[in-house]
Amino acid sequence: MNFFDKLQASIFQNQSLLFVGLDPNPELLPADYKSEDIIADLHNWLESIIRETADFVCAYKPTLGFYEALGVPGLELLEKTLAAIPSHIPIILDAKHSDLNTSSVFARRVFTQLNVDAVTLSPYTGQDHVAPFLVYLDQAVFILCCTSNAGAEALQKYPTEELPLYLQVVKESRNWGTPEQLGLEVGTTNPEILARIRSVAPERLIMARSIWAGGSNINIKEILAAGLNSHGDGLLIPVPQDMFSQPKLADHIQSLRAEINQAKSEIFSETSTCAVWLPDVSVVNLHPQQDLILKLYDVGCIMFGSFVQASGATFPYYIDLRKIISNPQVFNQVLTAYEKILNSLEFDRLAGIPYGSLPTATGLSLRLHCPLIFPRKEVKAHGTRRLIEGNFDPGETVAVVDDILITGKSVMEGAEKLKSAGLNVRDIIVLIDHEQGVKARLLDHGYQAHSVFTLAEITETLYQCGRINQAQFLAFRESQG
Ligand SMILES: O=c1ccn([C@@H]2O[C@H](COP(=O)(O)O)[C@@H](O)[C@H]2O)c(=O)[nH]1
Repeated sequence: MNFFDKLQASIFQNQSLLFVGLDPNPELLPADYKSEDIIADLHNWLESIIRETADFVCAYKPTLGFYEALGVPGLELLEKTLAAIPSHIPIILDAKHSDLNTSSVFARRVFTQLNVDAVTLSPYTGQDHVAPFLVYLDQAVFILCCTSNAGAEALQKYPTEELPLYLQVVKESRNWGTPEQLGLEVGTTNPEILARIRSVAPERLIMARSIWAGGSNINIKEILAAGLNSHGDGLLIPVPQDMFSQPKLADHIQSLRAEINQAKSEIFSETSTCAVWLPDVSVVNLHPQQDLILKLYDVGCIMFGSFVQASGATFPYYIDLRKIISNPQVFNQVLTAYEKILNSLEFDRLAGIPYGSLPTATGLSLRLHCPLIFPRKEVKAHGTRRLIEGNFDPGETVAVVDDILITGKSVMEGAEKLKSAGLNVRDIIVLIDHEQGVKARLLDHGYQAHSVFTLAEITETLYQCGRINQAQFLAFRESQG
């Protein structure tokens, strides 16, 4: 089971968003655990924390630095502590690792030897640093966005109030990994910061930190209202550190859990009855390809504005899928989406429509081990003067891969060239269908078109997730007539 599913199962089983920091900090060791052997004392203390909390929390978060500070016995203590955590509860190792040249070996150490489910990382070295962790598909990373210490403000709030560095980290890291594999670590006592991050990353898991640093001023309901996603989850809440030194830990955690769950249900009953304007799109029915849609938008493949199309018509959007080749992670996801459709079809060869779809068709040909051909856009006046590039035998069936269907003209021209060479063409597979009857027109010509998603689904998802505003959403709707 991957990290995300394991966490969801754990949240559901214990009805809790709480996570526990498992830190062998000698300074916080309660007096009744102290003896001559500090490692044994810390071990007993941490084990009792796990015992007391395992039914009321959704995750554990040991901090690597506290274990390392105890030397070799500390690292042994880490392994023992990890072993004491029930296997169904996910473990997030707080390592804030950020070294580029050791990221691969560190990822291997934490994910294959320590077997933790997730690790915290610092963002400053960018995607190159995060990528070696994300090759472990069942494990996840949390990217540090901001911390609550005053000394960090000069950096994290730089350069402008509109786009401080911490929000830029959120925006940038959306392109590094899927919401299932990449969450955000947000240390703050300020609900406004949490709300700004949530609005930029509605789909991400947020691990809140330091929320209790404000002492009695903390309003947990405000924190929850700012950080929860539209489903009422997506937010992990830390158990306050001082609770671990108190007797009757289980009782304290249970009442904190009850307080959070109560606040959660109040927030949701209030928002569902108050008279606020809500977009007439469902926030519950998320599109199954939501993550891919958001990524395509974030890497600049989907643009809103006024664009003249090849037909001369002006549309309130432009789709440029040629950009995906520069982002291997998104490109991979695009290929997977096409692959799912192709797996249900029968064909002997793939054909790409030049030029935009050729990289995609090539990727699919390699993935499916299926030979590729393509009809030329223009026939050369020299050399072989071939109309179709690549080898084929007349009578074979070809599945045609294209990027987007607007009028269907370009894909139909390509298909006709293939047919004129004696090939059979029935299925056309595209990423995006502009709708407006194009599939029916293609069917009239004998082609069955299949698409991963429609433009209407894309715009609805982008609107629900806060990527486009109401004016952009409505402009698209009006253009659809
Ligand atoms: O937003 C857009 C619109 C069109 N394209 C390119 O056009 C063809 C599809 O247009 P048809 O009218 O169906 O022939 C598509 O293959 C793209 O190359 C685009 O990229 N973005």
